[in-house]
This record gives sequence, structure tokens and C-alpha cells, in this order.
Amino acid sequence: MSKKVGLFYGTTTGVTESIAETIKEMLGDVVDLYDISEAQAEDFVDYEYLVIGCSTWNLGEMQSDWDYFFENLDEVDFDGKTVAYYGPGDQIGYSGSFQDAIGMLEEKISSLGGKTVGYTSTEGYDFNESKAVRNDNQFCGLAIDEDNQSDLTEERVMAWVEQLKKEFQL
Ligand SMILES: Cc1cc2nc3c(=O)[nH]c(=O)nc-3n(C[C@H](O)[C@H](O)[C@H](O)COP(=O)(O)O)c2cc1C
Repeated sequence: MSKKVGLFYGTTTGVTESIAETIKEMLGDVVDLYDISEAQAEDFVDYEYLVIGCSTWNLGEMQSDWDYFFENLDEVDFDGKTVAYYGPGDQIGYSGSFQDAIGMLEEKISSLGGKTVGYTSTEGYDFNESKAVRNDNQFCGLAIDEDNQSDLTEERVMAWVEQLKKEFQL
């Protein structure tokens, strides 16, 4: 396997895509970007390191292209792969299902052998429930909220990318 990062994102209004492009700018040429609406299960094979980007829609559902792709994940062998997750969500408008999509994807991909990295603290967010929370005070990835905290996005992404450089050992 090559030491490359495959970043697979699904986006409806462009927010997840724009963050994907920022992550690629920060990590550099090691990153290949895939819009999940055009990807296939075999696209995952070459990557030891993966980044999964997915927004949450409709009270706790995955973004529609990821929702459509979801069952194809069963065809991918995630054993030996290290996986990081990020998603945009809306903690005020959808406080009962904030960031559920990355929680569902992380649960699924972990069950297929993927090793999760890129956990972040829930400090600084205000919401009622999220399927993305692990051990009470950590998201299983990076939670972005362009609807309410867009001023924090850049620093959150930058800090997370630095964390990934270490956890991916790039
Ligand atoms: C109808 C609707 C439902 C939404 N449902 C949720 C939700 O359940 N949880 C959440 O965290 N965000 C929710 N959001 C917020 C979106 O995830 C957010 O706007 C995000 O930036 C969209 O990213 P995208 O353009 O990449 O798809 C919802 C937004 C809309 C308009």
C-alpha cells in the first residue's frame, strides 16, 4: 500500500467539499480527493490512511450520497486502515442529532476493521445529543459548525490537521 491519504466526502450544499479542499491544501499532495457520489468500493483499497467527510441531514441522517453508498462499505476490507472522520453540522438547529452522520460511519467502518484516529473534545460545543460522542466528552472526529461557529472553522481544521499528521505519521 502506498503512503497516501484517501479523502472521501459527501456534500449537499458544498460545506464538506470546501473543508476537504482545505485539508488537502494543508496536508499536500499525499491526499487524493473523492466525491462519494462518484466513488466505488475499490477506490478505498490503495489507502492505508483514510479521511471520511460527511454532513448530517434530516434529523440524524447521513448526507444523501453517503447514505446511498453506505452498504457498499461492506465490500471494503478496512483491516489495517487508519481512519479519521469530520463533518459539518448545526448544533443549535439540530441539537438532538448533532453530527450523527460521522458517528454512524465511524461505528460501521470500525466494525469492518478500521482503526479510528482524530478524536476531538466536545468542549466549546452546545448540543443535547450526538451519535458521534464517545466516552462522554469526545467526538469520534472533527465537528465543524459553519451555521453557528464559522469563525472557529479555520483554527479547528488547522489543529486537527496537525493532529492527523502525527496520528497518520505523515
Ligand atoms: C433540513 C436540514 C437538516 C439538517 N439536519 C441536521 C442534523 O440532524 N444534524 C446536524 O448536525 N446538522 C444538520 N443540518 C445541518 C447541515 O449538516 C449543515 O448545514 C452542513 O453545513 C451541510 O453540509 P454540506 O453542504 O456539506 O452537506 C441540517 C440542515 C438542514 C438544512
